[in-house]
Amino acid sequence: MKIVRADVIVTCPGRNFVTLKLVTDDGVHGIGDATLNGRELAVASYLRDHVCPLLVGRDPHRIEDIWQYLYKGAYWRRGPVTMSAIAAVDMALWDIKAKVAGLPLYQLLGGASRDGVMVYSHATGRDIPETLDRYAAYQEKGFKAIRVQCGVPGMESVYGVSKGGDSYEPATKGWPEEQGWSTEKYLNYVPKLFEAVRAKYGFDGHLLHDVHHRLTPIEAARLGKAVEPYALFWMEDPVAAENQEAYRLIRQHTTTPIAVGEVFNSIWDCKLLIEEQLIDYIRATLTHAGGITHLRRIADFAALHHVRTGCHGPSDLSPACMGAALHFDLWVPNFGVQEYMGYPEPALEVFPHAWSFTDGYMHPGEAPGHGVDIDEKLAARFPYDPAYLPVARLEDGTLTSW
Ligand SMILES: O=C(O)C(=O)C[C@H](O)[C@H](O)CO
Repeated sequence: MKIVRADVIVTCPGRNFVTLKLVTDDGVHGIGDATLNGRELAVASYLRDHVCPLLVGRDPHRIEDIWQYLYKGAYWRRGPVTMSAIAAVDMALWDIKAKVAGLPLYQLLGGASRDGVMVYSHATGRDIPETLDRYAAYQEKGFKAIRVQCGVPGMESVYGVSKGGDSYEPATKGWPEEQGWSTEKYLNYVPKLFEAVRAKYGFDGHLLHDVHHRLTPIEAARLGKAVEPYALFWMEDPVAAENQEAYRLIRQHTTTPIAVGEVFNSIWDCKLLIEEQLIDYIRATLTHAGGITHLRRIADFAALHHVRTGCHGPSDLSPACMGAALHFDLWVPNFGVQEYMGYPEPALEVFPHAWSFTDGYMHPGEAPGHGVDIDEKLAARFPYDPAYLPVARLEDGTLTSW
């Protein structure tokens, strides 16, 4: 069997997605997600100009060899652009292998370890009462795990909170939007949100929160300690984690579980965090961390250290990533939770999918492969539309992490 075509499809059915489609001489095809929010065309070019020509003629069954060839063969290792491109190839190859076997992908990984994949979604509001209403709405939909974010008095915009009350969409057309940030206002206010959720809805549901890389280690330690009475499932990305050692300080002060890693792209980004058990959940996901082949390696390593998976699953990763991630989640022994933000309707039409949602749990479906395809004709009706993530500045104008 040989790969005869490798095409890159860029489409914007509500948001930009980059998809790699590989076709074999037997007429079997597989797709992989290569979307890197705000830098989509860099990955599209990496694939089109440097990877696709190397794939034609290769045996699609040699997934590991192709992975090593693209990783070691590039000489320039790691980084989100390279690793997203490799991930797309890897996802498409696993899709092909499973289709050829006539099996849903999770069967090739080792079979189901559970009946369904617990997913969490986002309850966000401009203030605490609005967030509480949204929380109730997600509970009614069946969600067992809900992330909460809300506006902070005195701050015009806060990460995770939409301006119009619709679902949150951080990327904006044109130049990146500039937002303000005050750690003091946030830290003084946000514990009240968790207190209100627990007071109104009790402790049955899993409660999550994303700090989105905004604090220093000592500030994160203070937050983790302050919210211990509300038993969070996790406090996500409290500190930007380039410096993994920084998490030692947070860990010394709080038992609030920590999730990190949505911006990670290789096992080397989380090696120390996992080895020293400085985190509880690893957030790396298929598209940005080298696909199934590499994420499986990260998850196995994490399992040795009592760290569970909590894959990033925002709407800026395509349904192809979501479909493949659900297969991964159904199999991975040390599964924690999967993020599922949902998609705009046109995106769900461009990417026909086999997954289902029932009472807080998703299932990838039994279709051979990862169960997600692309309708290329429909995709062509939604051309690329540049959009960028915001940047954040402190009250005195200093640029800080968004
Ligand atoms: O899903 C999350 O936890 C996020 O933090 C979403 C990110 O801001 C988003 O994926 C950036 O593109």
